[in-house]
Amino acid sequence: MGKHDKKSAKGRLDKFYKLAKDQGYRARSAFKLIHLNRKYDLLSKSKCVIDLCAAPGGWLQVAEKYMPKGSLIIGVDLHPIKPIPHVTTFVADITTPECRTQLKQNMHDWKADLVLHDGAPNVGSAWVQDAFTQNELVLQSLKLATEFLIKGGSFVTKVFRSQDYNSLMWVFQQLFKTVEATKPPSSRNVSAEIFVVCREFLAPKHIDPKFLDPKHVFKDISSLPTSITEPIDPSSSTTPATSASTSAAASAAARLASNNHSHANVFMPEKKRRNRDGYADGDYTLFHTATATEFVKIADPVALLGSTNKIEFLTDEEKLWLKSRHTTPDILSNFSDLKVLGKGDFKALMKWRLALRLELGLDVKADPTQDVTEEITVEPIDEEEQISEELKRLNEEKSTRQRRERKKANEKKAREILKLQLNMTAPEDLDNEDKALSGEAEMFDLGEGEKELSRHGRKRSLDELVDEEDGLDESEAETEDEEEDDEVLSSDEERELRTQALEGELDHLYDEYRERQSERDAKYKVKQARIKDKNFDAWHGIKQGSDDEDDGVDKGYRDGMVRVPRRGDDASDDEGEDSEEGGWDVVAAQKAKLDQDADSSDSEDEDEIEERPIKKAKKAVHFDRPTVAPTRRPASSGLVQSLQEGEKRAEMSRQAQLWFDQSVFKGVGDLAALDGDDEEEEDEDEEMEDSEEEEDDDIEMDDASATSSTLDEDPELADDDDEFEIVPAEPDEHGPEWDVDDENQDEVKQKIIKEKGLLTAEAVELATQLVNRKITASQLMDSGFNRLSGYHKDGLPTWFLDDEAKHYKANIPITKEAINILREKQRALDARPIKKVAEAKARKKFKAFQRQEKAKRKADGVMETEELGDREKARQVSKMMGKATGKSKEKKEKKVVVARGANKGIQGRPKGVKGRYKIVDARMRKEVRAMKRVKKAGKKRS
Ligand SMILES: C[S@@+](CC[C@H](N)C(=O)[O-])C[C@H]1O[C@@H](n2cnc3c(N)ncnc32)[C@H](O)[C@@H]1O
Repeated sequence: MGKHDKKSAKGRLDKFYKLAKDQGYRARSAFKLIHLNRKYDLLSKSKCVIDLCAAPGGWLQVAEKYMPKGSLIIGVDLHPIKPIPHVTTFVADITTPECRTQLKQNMHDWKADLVLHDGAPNVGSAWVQDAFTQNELVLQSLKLATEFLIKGGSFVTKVFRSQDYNSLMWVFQQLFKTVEATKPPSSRNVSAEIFVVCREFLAPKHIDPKFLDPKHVFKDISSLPTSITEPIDPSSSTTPATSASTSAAASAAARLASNNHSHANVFMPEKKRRNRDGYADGDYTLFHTATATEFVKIADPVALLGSTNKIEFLTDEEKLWLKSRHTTPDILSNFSDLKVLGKGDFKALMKWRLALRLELGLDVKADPTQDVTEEITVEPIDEEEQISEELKRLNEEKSTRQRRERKKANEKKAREILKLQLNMTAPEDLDNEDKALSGEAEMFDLGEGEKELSRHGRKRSLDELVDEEDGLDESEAETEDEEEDDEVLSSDEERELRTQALEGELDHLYDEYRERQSERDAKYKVKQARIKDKNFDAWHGIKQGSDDEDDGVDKGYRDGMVRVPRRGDDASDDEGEDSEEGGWDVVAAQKAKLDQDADSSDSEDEDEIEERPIKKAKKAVHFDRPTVAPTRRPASSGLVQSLQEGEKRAEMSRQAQLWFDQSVFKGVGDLAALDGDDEEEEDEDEEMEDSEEEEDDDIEMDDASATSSTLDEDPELADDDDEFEIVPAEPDEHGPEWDVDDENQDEVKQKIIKEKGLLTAEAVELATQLVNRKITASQLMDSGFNRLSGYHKDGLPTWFLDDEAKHYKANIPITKEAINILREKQRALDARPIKKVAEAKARKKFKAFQRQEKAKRKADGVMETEELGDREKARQVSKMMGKATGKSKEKKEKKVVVARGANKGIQGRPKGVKGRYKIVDARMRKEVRAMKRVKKAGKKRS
């Protein structure tokens, strides 16, 4: 919203309208009550409130929000009000006895602490037909208030400034100790409405009905003065005072009476106001004419000019005036349409009138001194002036209040800024409502700060700026700002300097913020590590090194499939052509070469990108597990020794040894050769092998080979030693890494793809396009050189780069197919057993294997015993083997026989039951079950 908008009525309307919407109020008028409540603290002390004319319910919402919990809130309107929690509403016309009855019913003999009235008659229908005008409605609401208000209670009503305003105020003053008129900031200035807050209801025992009778309170047309100079006497209701002699003049006077502020309209057009009083009685036309005689002879010519459209020259005398030298063509044309005249024209007409009156002898030319005396004569203050004075007072009050509020807001702002500096609180956290109430548009206006800096030519803290703003009138501030804008813009250098200073400050704050984050957030380090990984993956041109500069991530490129250059790529280029990382020339040369290759054979290119052979990494392979694997198992290993004790030593493959060396197998026992005889075991092995291979592709394990061969027997395994060397992994806090210095980036990436496949939807998408020949490799390369790759990072603040890293990346459109491929992959991954399950299975198998080995050894011993016969030997061997395989553990099933019917009370085996059995009591079974249930439930609860 621009400055102009902010000040104009429309802007204000928009502001409160939007705020009401934001804060869930049903009408912008809600803010009027908020403002009134702020000033007079009406709601927090009230336990019972009646809102007359409450639809759609904005005031009710405010009352509900600010009144103590459990208060009685009643709303009445001609229109139904959508339900509001804790609020009672009903439909009624407040001018009817039914409304009174309903109110009584809802009040349950309570008395209201507060009666609100924001009613406005339905001006959609013809004013003339409307039985009650606004102020009559006010009187009606006052009547209800006097009936339902508690002694000392308050009454708030909306009044339209009009001729009846003073009469109303007078009535209020008779019934309440304090009566104040106020115009809340949310009430538009152009609106004639004003709010009257009457406090401390006197609750007289008897109220003269005349106080509440519109006929007595409001002056009827005949009682109104015909001249603006005539003082208003609200008590007079019968003496019509008119100086006009003719009937035409009388009707004009009546009209004047209803428009007795017209003189202000004529000479002060900027104060033109809407007619809130409707038409004067008996005068329902908009076009009015007056005769020249009326104009010349009337006591209040200004008022006549203001209420008339045309002055006519009808009588002979008037026609004679047409020939007067004073009646120029200009004057004549002015008389023909008074509504289009300006101030000057009216002055000319008044001069014409004076001249004519002098000629006619109606006026005597006064000498200049007399004129002066006349001019300074203090005329009695008329109603309009009283209202203007009242308004002036209100405006002064308002500006004082605004200043106070601004000061408060500034203090708050200072606090918020401090908070921002300390905790990086988001400016959006600031309370919207308060912002609105203080009339503040933006709480954290960096622009203002910048301007301030520019103005004073030095770097100052934001708190200082806030302090300085204190006491500065809003309009003054705005004008100054406007002027300063020009001043600032004229000095670019100065501006630049100050921008830098501000940026420096921001950078510093950001650094502090990150520091705090790192202290607070345990995951921050992990995040940073990830960012570091991303840096590693970033595009650096076609080169063999790494670049820490770029912190973006090119997922495609990370996957080794897509080399889409990323922002900041050329930052490294810019660092110099002689940079060891390549530079533009090198990149361009490489690209040209690639293009050439692509031209010769696109498919070749594709192969090159997709299936670049992975160099066998013979140097250092770091596994993502805490294993510290020795290159060779020491011969003195306790595990091996124990195996050697047996006659048939089961040796494992080297990979198997590594596998069982993991910490998870610690304490399980000795390693022994696996027996491949057991079919069941074999199946399990296969299963495990599959899952293990999937679980960790870095380690290959072949249980079958482990069971059937030894290191000595299997030459292949012996060869293995030469080509596969495991070295202790370097402790690395960031998890899986590869040796940056030694590895070729492309190879590493290819390796990752081989191991893990494509990891991002973008990579899958581009790979699919390549495979389906929708794009060629060179096109892909070309697409990498886009605007995102030409992004200079030099001199940009860290916070900006950090933020850009999140969003400033190539947007590769992704198809459904690509997403589906990834999803499938994820599903397959999810379906795999988790590592712990695989480990547990392996442990179980390992123990079983050990048991079997032991049983075998024992069986051998039994077989060698000469004392035993073959049958006995066979029995013992089978028993041992059964134990080892766990088959003997299988318990024979016990049959449960319920002791009822024929089985009730029997001793011994029930009839027809073979094998193991148990007789149970039906009742006991139920009870035992119940007890178990209770026990289980108790456990769960604890
Ligand atoms: C400006 S709105 C009131 C807005 C309300 N204070 C709010 O915040 O939502 C004026 C209301 O006065 C109601 N009204 C006018 N004459 C009435 C009457 N005689 N009895 C009851 N309600 C009346 C209209 O129906 C209209 O809903």
